[in-house]
Amino acid sequence: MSTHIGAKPGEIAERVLMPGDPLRAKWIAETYLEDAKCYSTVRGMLGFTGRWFGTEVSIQGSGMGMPSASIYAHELINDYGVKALIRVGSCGALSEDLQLRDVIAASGSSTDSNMNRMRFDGLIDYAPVADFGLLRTSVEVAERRGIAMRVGPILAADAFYTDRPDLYDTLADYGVLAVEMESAALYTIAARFKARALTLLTVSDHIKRGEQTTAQEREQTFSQMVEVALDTIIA
Ligand SMILES: O=P(O)(O)O[C@H]1O[C@H](CO)[C@@H](O)[C@H]1O
Ligand SMILES: O=c1cc[nH]c(=O)[nH]1
Repeated sequence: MSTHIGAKPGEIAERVLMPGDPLRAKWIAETYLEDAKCYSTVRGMLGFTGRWFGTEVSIQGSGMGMPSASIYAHELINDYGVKALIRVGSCGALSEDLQLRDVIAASGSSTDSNMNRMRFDGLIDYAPVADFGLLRTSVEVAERRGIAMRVGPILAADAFYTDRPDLYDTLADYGVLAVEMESAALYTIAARFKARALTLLTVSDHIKRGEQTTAQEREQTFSQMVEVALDTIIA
């Protein structure tokens, strides 16, 4: 057991998908994995291990926001030897030309979080980026599956409800595709501890147009993203 994950040594695969929502983790495990077994229910943050085309893969919920996701990424890598992590999340689109359910691969992640300012004493604006190998593989997988995945930068925000929507407009002007709440921390922690990480997202809502998917859809229907992630993590 680590502090926040109840798995025994060897129960978590070296390849992990990380949705924020633990019930999306359950849905992914039950829908896609062969012989899926739940290894942790600590704090309701469910984790499962099974096989995808014969290769062991784990699915671990990470919660909402960078403090929570950082805990799971840190413990998966340092306590369980995880080598590759793909976040499979929902996001709000900032770019006008994105539609609900579009899939995004986040090449880089800007953030308003203070976590990296603390890490670098406020002296460096560290640029959290995806592992290039995972990113390239995900693009190839999406092409093979006929999924029109967008690749580009996103924002990892501390707050879901912002008082500064004007900043979202500015970020969109600079090519930032969407906002979510974990990717910058995931990329930073993976870099620090020599693991590989990628964030794949499905557009669950459009910030400018006010369009939304339901909670049930966010939990159980983002299958294109999950299939790209599973094929990528075993490649
Ligand atoms: O759907 P998940 O993976 O939780 O991701 C997004 O959804 C949550 C907010 O609704 C945040 O965690 C955000 O990053
Ligand atoms: O973090 C998130 C996730 C989905 N939609 C948003 O607006 N923000």
